[in-house]
Amino acid sequence: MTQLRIAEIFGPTIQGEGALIGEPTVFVRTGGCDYRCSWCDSMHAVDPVYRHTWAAMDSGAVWAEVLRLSKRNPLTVSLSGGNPAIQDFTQLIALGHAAGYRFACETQGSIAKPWFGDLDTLVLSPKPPSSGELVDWDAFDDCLLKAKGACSTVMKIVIFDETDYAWARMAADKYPELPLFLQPGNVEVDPDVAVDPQVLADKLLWLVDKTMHDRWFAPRVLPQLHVLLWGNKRGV
Ligand SMILES: C[S@@+](CC[C@H](N)C(=O)[O-])C[C@H]1O[C@@H](n2cnc3c(N)ncnc32)[C@H](O)[C@@H]1O
Ligand SMILES: Nc1nc2[nH]cc(C(=O)O)c2c(=O)[nH]1
Ligand code: SF4
Ligand SMILES: [Mg+2]
Repeated sequence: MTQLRIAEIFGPTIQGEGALIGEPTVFVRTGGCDYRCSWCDSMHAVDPVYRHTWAAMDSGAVWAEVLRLSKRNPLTVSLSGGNPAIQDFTQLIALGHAAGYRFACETQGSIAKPWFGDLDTLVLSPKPPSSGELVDWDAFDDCLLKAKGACSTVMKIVIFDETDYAWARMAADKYPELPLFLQPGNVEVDPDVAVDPQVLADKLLWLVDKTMHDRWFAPRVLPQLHVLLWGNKRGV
């Protein structure tokens, strides 16, 4: 069985972001990422200082944990991270599909994998300038190719400021065929610090006002629902 490096497996909870918002979901969060976004809300699955908390599990063990958490009731499994595209999910997806589960994957689009075509939903989240990362659009296009015709692919962009907003408009123009979701960036990602709901609401309002003012009707603008409900608490 394929070995996987897992930071956490949790749920069922609701998907808090993007195209599948509100959908009952078990999250499989992998350890390790090729990016270091300045505002990453999941550094415990990115920074190697947390490596000792990541578990080596084979696909069968991950699948057993998904079955336990869901009590064998099929639902959506979201592969997130870190960057899950570093690892091989072919076996886990096959095990889950055979039992009627669906699979989504959240990745920045920097590494393409053949198993993207086995997913039900691929969420590509290219990073805007505020992240400090530079998008490799050739790699991004390769991700699209791997998924093409096989699974539904959407784009989700996090926006912190005016520069990110202008960048998102450029990315949207580049991929007019991709359903687009925008979410405001969360400036407070420390799990020990309470989020201020008013700050989250103000950021969302700013983004809604901007898109409406510009008559930019292509994207859906959504909050991070799980952050509204639980702040930066882990495992929800
Ligand atoms: C933690 S990432 C893991 C998956 C993958 N590495 C990626 O970035 O797409 C999951 C999602 O959370 C988003 N995200 C991370 N930090 C955030 C923050 N501070 N505010 C809003 N969204 C954030 C990412 O952009 C991505 O869409
Ligand atoms: N409820 C909930 N929804 C989410 N959507 C994307 C998440 C992620 O960190 O990948 C996430 C998460 O960690 N929890
Ligand atoms: S790509 Fe995703 S997991 Fe990696 S640092 Fe950026 S937001 Fe965090
Ligand atoms: Mg998150």
